[in-house]
Amino acid sequence: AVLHCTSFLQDFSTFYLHLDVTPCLCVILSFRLLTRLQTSASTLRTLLSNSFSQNIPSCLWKLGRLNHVAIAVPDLDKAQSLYKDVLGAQVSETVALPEHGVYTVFVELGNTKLELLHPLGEKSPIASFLQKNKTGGMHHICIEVDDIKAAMAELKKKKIRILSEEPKIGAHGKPVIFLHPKDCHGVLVELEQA
Ligand SMILES: C[C@@H](C(=O)O)C(=O)SCCNC(=O)CCNC(=O)[C@H](O)C(C)(C)COP(=O)(O)OP(=O)(O)OC[C@H]1O[C@@H](n2cnc3c(N)ncnc32)[C@H](O)[C@@H]1OP(=O)(O)O
Repeated sequence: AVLHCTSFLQDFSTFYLHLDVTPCLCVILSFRLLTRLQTSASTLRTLLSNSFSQNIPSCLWKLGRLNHVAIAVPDLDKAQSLYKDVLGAQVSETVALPEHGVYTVFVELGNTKLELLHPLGEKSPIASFLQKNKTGGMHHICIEVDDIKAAMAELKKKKIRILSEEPKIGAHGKPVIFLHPKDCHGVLVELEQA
């Protein structure tokens, strides 16, 4: 393309010389033409790269909004009362989820929620957490994804440990998985199918 442009410019200059235009004017006109050619080449490059990036998805799944932050608490009634009576938030009833080994209470915050967690049963993951954190503490964050199966496939490839073979049905009746805190900078991460 460069060779074509160069020879075209040479022909173009010769043409102007034949017309008896001064060499100086000829150089100016050639320079203008070259600038135009460069501009259209860069515009073309931008257009091509835009259309490619629209057609090829960088990722087959997308991370969405923060669904909730979960807090493990040793006394669910006291924690419920703090958010409802002291802080004035809208607070749900207590719901037992035996398949997860937890009692849950949701605190509505408008842009997201808090999930208060208390152990249910002897094998509850919250029981071992509370043994190490006697007064309670932040247990996990939950982020929505648009395709949990695609997320699992990609995260497995990237060696992020997923804490169950298959998604479980979470507190909102939707499939969820948990990612190992040691692979997520010390934070247990739950992904929920939006
Ligand atoms: C209803 C549902 C929903 O919202 O939809 C729920 O919430 S269910 C919520 C409850 N379900 C879950 O949590 C399911 C996923 N969780 C799990 O599989 C487990 O709890 C693990 C996260 C793998 C931890 O297992 P386990 O307590 O047996 O192991 P461990 O005590 O030896 O912990 C291994 C290391 O991870 C750290 N570790 C443990 N739990 C952690 C947590 N929540 N956040 C950050 N780090 C944590 C420990 O300090 C330890 O680090 P060091 O070695 O440095 O001391």
